Amino acid sequence: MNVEEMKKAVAKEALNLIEDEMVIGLGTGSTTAYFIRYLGKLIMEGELEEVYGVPTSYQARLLALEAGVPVVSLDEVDAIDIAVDGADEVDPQMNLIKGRGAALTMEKIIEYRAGMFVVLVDETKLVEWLGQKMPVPIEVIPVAWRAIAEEIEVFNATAELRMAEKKDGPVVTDNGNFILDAKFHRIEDPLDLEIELNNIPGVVENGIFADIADLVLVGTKDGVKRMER
Ligand SMILES: O=C[C@H](O)[C@H](O)[C@H](O)COP(=O)(O)O
Repeated sequence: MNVEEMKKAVAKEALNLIEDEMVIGLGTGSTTAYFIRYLGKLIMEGELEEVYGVPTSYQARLLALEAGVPVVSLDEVDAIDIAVDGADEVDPQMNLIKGRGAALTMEKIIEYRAGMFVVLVDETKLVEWLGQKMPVPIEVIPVAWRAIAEEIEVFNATAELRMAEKKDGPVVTDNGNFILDAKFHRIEDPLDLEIELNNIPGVVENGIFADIADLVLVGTKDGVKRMER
């Protein structure tokens, strides 16, 4: 089973958690894209009714509209039953790094609010400790990026402004902000660092998602494995 097949397998497994009349937080990225497409197919075939998606990004919104998933915004719903999203790293305690796709702020808002947060990853995302492979994306107020990057050096980390590939200049998030990618040597206490980073003036949100995932579905060569809190 290759990585794409692992992503499809966990996306299909997540569908077993979806019921009629659910409000679903729709994550961002390539793994959740499979979930959104499969969800839309079930809705279009009448297998699921009265299901609504709350997108975490423009990417999720466009995918949902294309797939036939009815879309509502966060301020239109009283509650979110379940949120389904990918991750860039998962440690043994189910702490996450997210934000490679610059969607971390709305993702955390929606996933924090959801009754259940389900993470979909392939086995390459598993790490022994957070920060082992990926930097921590940090969404910042644009004009403050340099001041914050200097602040982050205090944490014995280096922060780089994320530059766009198909646009001149920096990546601009769905919320109109910049992203710093902060490389830490080893994150010993994810929850503590998540709180400390958000205390830096000008930081909007950071990509450490500590103690928030309820279930992680891991696509492996031997099938889908589950990590549960
Ligand atoms: O900002 C992007 C999100 O945090 C994604 O959920 C994360 O980067 C995982 O994306 P993918 O499933 O494409 O690896």
